[in-house]
Formats: sequence, structure tokens, C-alpha cells
Amino acid sequence: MTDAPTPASPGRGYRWLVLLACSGAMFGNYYVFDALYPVTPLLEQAFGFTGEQVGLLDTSYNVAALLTLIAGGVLVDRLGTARSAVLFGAVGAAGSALIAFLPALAPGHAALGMMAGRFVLGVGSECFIVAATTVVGRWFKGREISFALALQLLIARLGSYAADWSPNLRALFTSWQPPLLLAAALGGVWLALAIVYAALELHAARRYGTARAGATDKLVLADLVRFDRAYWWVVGLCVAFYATIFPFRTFANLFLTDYHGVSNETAGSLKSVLPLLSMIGMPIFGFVADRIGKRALLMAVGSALLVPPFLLMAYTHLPLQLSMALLGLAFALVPAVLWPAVTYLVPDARLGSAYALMTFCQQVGWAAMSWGLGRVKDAGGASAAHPAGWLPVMWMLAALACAGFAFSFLLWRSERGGRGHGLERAQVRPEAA
Ligand SMILES: C[C@H](NC(=O)[C@@H](N)CCCCN)C(=O)O
Repeated sequence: MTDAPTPASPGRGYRWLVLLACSGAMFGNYYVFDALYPVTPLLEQAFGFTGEQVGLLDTSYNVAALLTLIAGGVLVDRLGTARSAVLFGAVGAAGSALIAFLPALAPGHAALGMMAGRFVLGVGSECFIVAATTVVGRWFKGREISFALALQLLIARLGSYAADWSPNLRALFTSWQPPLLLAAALGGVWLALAIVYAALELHAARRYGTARAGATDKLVLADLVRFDRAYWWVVGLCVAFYATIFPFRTFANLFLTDYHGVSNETAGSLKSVLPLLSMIGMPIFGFVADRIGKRALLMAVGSALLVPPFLLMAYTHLPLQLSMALLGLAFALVPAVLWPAVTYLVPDARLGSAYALMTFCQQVGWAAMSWGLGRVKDAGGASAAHPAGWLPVMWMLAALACAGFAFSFLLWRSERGGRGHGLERAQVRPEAA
């Protein structure tokens, strides 16, 4: 990609078209990932899935991501974003089909079949996200990069929102398989849009000589330990934050139906407030952070918002919408500031390593928590007949949310001193630490 547009470079419209195709693929990616959760009550009924097995569906996804993320980054470098997007899109689409078909083919091993599907999805999905983020970096660097990234996440979250809302398609939710067949179809859309994106990229490469494989930052293992302490506070927050919010989303349908006695449709609608507020809030908070700075403070506020909802849902009769709104605000505020914050804390040349390492750590925390919550749910005998069994699960989530706040507080304290990196200043040009 050339730095400055020349008459012989793709125009502005072409850039946004590339973003649109790539973000549409991300819509499919996020839909397929989230489509499983509204189906969990039906999986319990059909196959007697335990809490641990539900948690392990996420853990298989995370383990696959952990095993392949770094190699996937290298592949993005070697093959280029176009070819790797199609490759990972194809793997993701295959995973979504396996999830829909394997349990029907071997009902006696439904959980195992579904875990295999989630594993394949994990390989395609997280590597595809790396490729899609790289696409935005390549096409928008020095231009509208923050806005473009927010837009891509907005369209991706629309996929999560649609999946959360899907139980309202009642004709589909008569058994576990039809919703997952719809997800598999959207996996096909994900692959189709990845191909459209790749065609746009390759066309630009042929016509303008733009696409360049090998231009992405590579992960240098020796560099991994040499990041500044502030970076590790951000990683800590990233791990605690996502290991709270994603596993909560995994168990939310079961928790809300068991503990609060709402229908699966209502649980889905309540849960969909999270991606909805995140979609609306992320571009706004991103804009605010660019204008006022105070990024560490904003992250501290966002992570503080994550603590009360679990206790409110567990111990009060306050409207569930209030807890969902607090979680949704946190889900907008923290991601909007956290990911761009890394650019202030590490040199440009090591940005790729920094993101790869942060995502790697995120997956470890998320995997452990999903499995752990399932174990705790089972140990407590949580069910509609014994709702109190959910209380330890809610305490685990609240405790991890507190840990996230502690990391953001440490970051805020270190940024206020003379050795800050400019996170608290407005309109600071991202510079090397
Ligand atoms: C930007 C961030 N994305 C991630 O953390 C991904 N590694 C995992 C996405 C899982 C859903 N497909 C986010 O979505 O906030």
C-alpha cells in the first residue's frame, strides 16, 4: 500500500468499499460465534449438556485460537490479507457447518461433535479477525483509522446483536438445529464476502500495485518480555474484562432463564442490549477519547461499571435492563479505548507483536473462565429448580470484574505520573514508548 494517494491509487470510495466487504464478513464471523448461546437451553433439553460442557464449547474455540493465532499472524504476513482472509473464512464456514451437523450425525457424542466444530471455528475466526484488523491498518493508516476500526467493530457487533435477538424467530427455535443451520448459512455469507474483499484487494493490486504480502509486523519472540509495565496493565485489563464479559454472554441465556424465570426470547433480547449499546457507544467514546484524552480514566470508569451488574442481578429485583445497560456501557467504553491505547504504549514496529500477545493472553483468561464457570455452575447444582446454585457463578464474575478495575486503576496511577505515555492527554500523536 502506498502511503499517499496518487491519481494512480484507489480512490476514497474504493477504500470504503474494501472496508464494507471486510466488515460484512466480520458480521458473519460474529454471528456464527454468538449464535450458539441462545441454543444452549435447547442443547440442555435435547442432549443433557452440563454447564461444564457448555463452557468447554468456548474453551475449544479458545484453545484452537491459542494454537493457531501466532502462526495465523505469520500466514497473514506471508500470504497477504486477501488470500488469508479467504482461507480463514473457509475454515470458519466449515466450522459453522460442523457445529450444525455433527451433533445430529452422532447424537451420542453431541458435545464432542460440537466441540470439534467450535475448535475449527476458533482456528478460522480469530485468525480472520487478525487479517481483518490488518486490512483496516493497511488501507486506513494515516487516514480515518480510528473511525474505520470503530465502523468495522460496529458491523461485527451487529452480527452479535442479530444472534442474541434470533430466539425471537420462534419458528426457528423449535429445536436446537435450525438456528445453527441459519448460522451455518451466515458462515457461507462470511466466506462469500471474504472472497468479494479478496477480489477487490487483488484488483487494486493488479491495477495500482497496492497489496503487499510481507509488509505486516511480525511477532518477534525475544521482544515479548520487553514491553513497558503500562502495557502489561492494559493486558491485565484486557484479560480480566473479556474473561468476564464473554463467558457471561455464554451463560446468560441459561442464567436468566433459570434464575430470573424469563423466557429464552426475553433472555436473548436482554442480552442483545450489550452489543447494541456497544455499537452505539464505541464510535462516540472513541471520539470523546480523541478529544479529551483521559484514556486510562475512561478505562477505569468502564471497568468499574462491570462490577455491580452481577451483584444486582444476583441479589436485587431491580430491572434486569439496568444491569444490561451497565454491562453494555462497559462493553462500549472499554473496547473503544483499550485497543487504540496500545498504540501509545509500544513502538509502531512492535505493534503487531503487542496485539498478538494481548489477544493470546485474552484467549487464555477467557478459556479458563468459561471452563471454570461451567464447573462452578455444575458444582453448585445451578438449575431452574435450584437457582441459588448460580450465586457462586455471579460472585466469580464480579470478582474478575474487580480485578479488571484494579488493573485499570494501576494504569491510571502510572499514567498520571511523569512517566506517563500520553494516554491522559488529548489529541496525542501515537508515539513509541
Ligand atoms: C475487538 C474485540 N475482539 C476480540 O477480542 C476478539 N479477539 C474476540 C471476538 C469474539 C467474538 N467473535 C471485541 O470484539 O471487542
